[in-house]
Amino acid sequence: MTELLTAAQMQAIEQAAIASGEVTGLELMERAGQGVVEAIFEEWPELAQPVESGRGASPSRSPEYLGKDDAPRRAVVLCGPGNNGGDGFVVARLLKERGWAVEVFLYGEPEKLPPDAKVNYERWRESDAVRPLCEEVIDAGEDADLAVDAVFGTGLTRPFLDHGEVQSELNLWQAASRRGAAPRVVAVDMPSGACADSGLYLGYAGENPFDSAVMANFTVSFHRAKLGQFLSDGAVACGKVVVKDIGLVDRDSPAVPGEVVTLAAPSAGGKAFGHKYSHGHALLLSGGHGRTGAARLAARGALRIGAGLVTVGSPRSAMMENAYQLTAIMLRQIDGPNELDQLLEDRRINAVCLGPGLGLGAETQMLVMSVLKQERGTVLDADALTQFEQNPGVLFEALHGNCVITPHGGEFARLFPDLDEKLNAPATTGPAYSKVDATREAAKRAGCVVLFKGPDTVIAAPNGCCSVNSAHYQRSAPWLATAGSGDVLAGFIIGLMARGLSPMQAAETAAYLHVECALNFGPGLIAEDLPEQIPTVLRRLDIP
Ligand SMILES: NC(=O)C1=CN([C@@H]2O[C@H](COP(=O)(O)OP(=O)(O)OC[C@H]3O[C@@H](n4cnc5c(N)ncnc54)[C@H](OP(=O)(O)O)[C@@H]3O)[C@@H](O)[C@H]2O)[C@@H](O)CC1
Ligand SMILES: Nc1ncnc2c1ncn2[C@@H]1O[C@H](COP(=O)(O)OP(=O)(O)O)[C@@H](O)[C@H]1O
Ligand SMILES: [K+]
Repeated sequence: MTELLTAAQMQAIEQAAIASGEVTGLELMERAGQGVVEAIFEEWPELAQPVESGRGASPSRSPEYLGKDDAPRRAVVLCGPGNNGGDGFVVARLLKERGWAVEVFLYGEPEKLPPDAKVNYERWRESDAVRPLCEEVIDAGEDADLAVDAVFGTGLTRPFLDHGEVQSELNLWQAASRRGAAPRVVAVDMPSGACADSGLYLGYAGENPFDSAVMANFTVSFHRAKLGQFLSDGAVACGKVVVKDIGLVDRDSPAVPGEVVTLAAPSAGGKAFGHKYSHGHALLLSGGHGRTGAARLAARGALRIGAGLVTVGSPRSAMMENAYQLTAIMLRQIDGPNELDQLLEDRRINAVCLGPGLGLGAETQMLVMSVLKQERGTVLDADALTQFEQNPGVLFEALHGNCVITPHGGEFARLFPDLDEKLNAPATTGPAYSKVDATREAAKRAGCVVLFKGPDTVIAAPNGCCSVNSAHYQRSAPWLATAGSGDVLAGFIIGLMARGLSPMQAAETAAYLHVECALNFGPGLIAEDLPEQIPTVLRRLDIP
């Protein structure tokens, strides 16, 4: 797991280090600039070589040495009015020391720079010019190898929209540079304009935020990754995130309201001992005739992930349809809440999932209420959530600590319309309300674990524990957005809860493995393929 920080958390860590006398702000800025330069050459080692006449790197030359026919590498550095800009001046100086030709542009007034950034501005000005940020950047960048975006980092408080043409040019460069046709774009801490807490571009309403926003080929962050690099548009805009150590240490701070982590591979959850009943018995309720696939997908997920026994409970109308297609999974006829209550007298059925394909109507509501009063491990998804659109309070009252609800964006909006409105209102001030904030509030209100789906799946418990399961960067798996994949996820969660994992552990482990299954299969995936990847994924992760 990797801890993700908000801007306030990062500032608290920095302030505590400076206050303790261990380090000065200026030293931290120097290390940050060094970290960026180091990361650039690690990412693109060819940039460490000078350009021979006619351009094109010469692989065997010392980077410090320029022959008479060599042209220097070129960079444009865009600095902003805060310490992010200060980092930019350090980067400009360090590149110049390596023989680069560097042009620096400043957004803001030099007299207003904060003290450490001012020192680095003055150092640069001793020998070189700083031009105000303007469209000249576009000409200057035409011939450059690198563009450094150091306009705003964690301190963005307002929209940054008044240089749309420059921003969209950087965006075009990052796309074209993948074909070697333009300067590569590296962002310092955050692509400018995107909020470091929420990943939202401030001030963009309803349009594509990337039309005129800075997008980077990669982003260099300091000490720890920031939440906004893994949420919403930020996770797309960063390109890739490299975290550089600048000698800070974590410390508890009253300003830090509970950590958020990105999920890593689970290390536990093995099925080492016991007979099938010691691995639990999961029950999944099927919809009626013609609506049974979703429950079977979930059931297959539950069985593959290791529940000892899995039963599909089906209404009479769908018994034949289910019976034709189930083998290792058992089938029981359940018509209505009374029969469900009777079946649940078997205490060995320790986990129940309902919602996928269940349909909407009074009976769904009664089934949900019937299961919830049993206080057994419960996963509610899809129709079991939508059913409560008109009266979410009734659901929240019945939910208990042994439940997980798994809304996608639409279902989240139905249950938590006010939180959805806050999340989707155009963000105009930073730090903006984030998917982490919304999911945490939702979990508190619902009184159970909420798994809010998406490429940035956020999982929160009522006590504030929170994690992000990111399907971005090296875990990007857009083909997971396929019909029925959410049903399989619900099945993974209920299977793990049947095996005794806590709701939070089950939701986190299932979400992680779900993306691993998609990565293992690759493009062309359909939901049926997901449970079949579990054996390979578990073997690879060394989970028995
Ligand atoms: N923390 C650490 O440990 C370390 C941090 N480091 C670096 O510092 C960065 C954070 O620096 P920072 O706090 O100065 O914030 P930054 O992003 O430069 O901007 C703030 C300034 O911009 C202004 N402003 C905001 N929005 C605006 C807008 N739209 N248009 C115009 N102005 C706007 C805002 O004005 P205000 O809101 O106060 O009026 C303020 O003046 C961080 O990302 C990292 O790169 C490293 O050096 C090493 C260790
Ligand atoms: N772009 C994406 N990259 C990775 N995973 C995604 C992406 N979009 C959606 N997902 C995941 O796909 C699943 C879709 O679930 P859901 O919306 O409930 O679909 P369905 O109802 O068809 O099963 C969720 O687990 C979600 O996190
Ligand atoms: K930046």
